[in-house]
Amino acid sequence: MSRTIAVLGPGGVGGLLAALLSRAGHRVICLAGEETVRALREHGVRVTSRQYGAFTARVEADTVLREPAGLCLVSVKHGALGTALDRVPAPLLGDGLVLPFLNGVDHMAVLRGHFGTDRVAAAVIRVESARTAPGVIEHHSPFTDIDLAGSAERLDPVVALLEAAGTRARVLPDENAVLWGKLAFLAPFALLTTRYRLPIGALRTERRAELTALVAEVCAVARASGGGTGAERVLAGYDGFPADGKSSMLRDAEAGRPLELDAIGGAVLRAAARHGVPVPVTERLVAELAAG
Ligand SMILES: NC(=O)C1=CN([C@@H]2O[C@H](COP(=O)(O)OP(=O)(O)OC[C@H]3O[C@@H](n4cnc5c(N)ncnc54)[C@H](OP(=O)(O)O)[C@@H]3O)[C@@H](O)[C@H]2O)C=CC1
Ligand SMILES: CC(C)(CO)C(=O)C(=O)O
Repeated sequence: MSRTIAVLGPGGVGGLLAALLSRAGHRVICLAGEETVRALREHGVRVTSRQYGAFTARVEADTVLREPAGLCLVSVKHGALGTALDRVPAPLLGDGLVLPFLNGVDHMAVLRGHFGTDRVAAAVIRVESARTAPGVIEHHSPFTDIDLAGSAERLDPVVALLEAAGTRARVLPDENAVLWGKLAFLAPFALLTTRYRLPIGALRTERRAELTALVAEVCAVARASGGGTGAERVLAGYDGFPADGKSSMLRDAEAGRPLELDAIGGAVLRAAARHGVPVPVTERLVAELAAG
């Protein structure tokens, strides 16, 4: 069934999902600043992908949501979340479901403050995708995997819609398991690839001992937070990742954009302090990255 889907922040993640959903027959309204709105209206979303090939998808675009949408995907960076939410008046969304794809955990409270607790379901995406210009997306990973947290009854139709658009998607019952499962994988990957300006292939061989120590710390924090996977599984995930894979944090650093350091490293440090988990490697890396 065709749905109206709003995408707040049509960048690496949001632009790819907008294009896939539009290609699958849904009405997609991208919400962004004026320059990106102009580009999207002019040429749609242009995707080059290792998984889906090259294609262009027409989407609608606006600076603010002006009509109800059944689904609202949120895919801005943490630093932009507060102002970006002005583009989605909560009453207009009505019964619509909000799915945030931001890395980290702290955005959930911000979104629930804006939309109400029940409207927002935790979601994570495993993908490597970058916006190289407004409406131009380079999707590097040969996979696009999504986990949603909540009841199967409510989320199975969303899984069906995402799978019909070409992603892999599943529902898990526990929100902490979903959010911390992703953060346990992401945080060491992001902090170390960015600190040493290396793709994952070089990092996992040249910096193995530091990677292993950091994964052990972050997995301990994730476990204490009620989610997360074992360290061996995380390391195996890095070993299976395409060698030229980069984190979105490394891409931000390379482009001179602000890093999501507080949302990723800061979230691990705060949870570690709450649960009394020692995290000396994480502390050092966050301090080194903050120092620039
Ligand atoms: N990139 C990746 O591979 C992955 C990223 N993530 C997470 O997903 C989230 C998004 O990352 P990513 O897609 O890389 O980010 P990008 O920087 O590629 O995209 C962010 C988008 O948000 C838009 N934007 C910025 N400010 C506003 C605003 N005020 N209102 C509306 N739109 C706005 C940008 O517009 P404009 O186009 O005009 O710049 C851009 O389209 C992050 O939390 C990241 O950690 C998770 C998994 C993988
Ligand atoms: C590590 C990766 C590429 C995995 O999805 C990611 O989520 C990110 O860098 O934001």
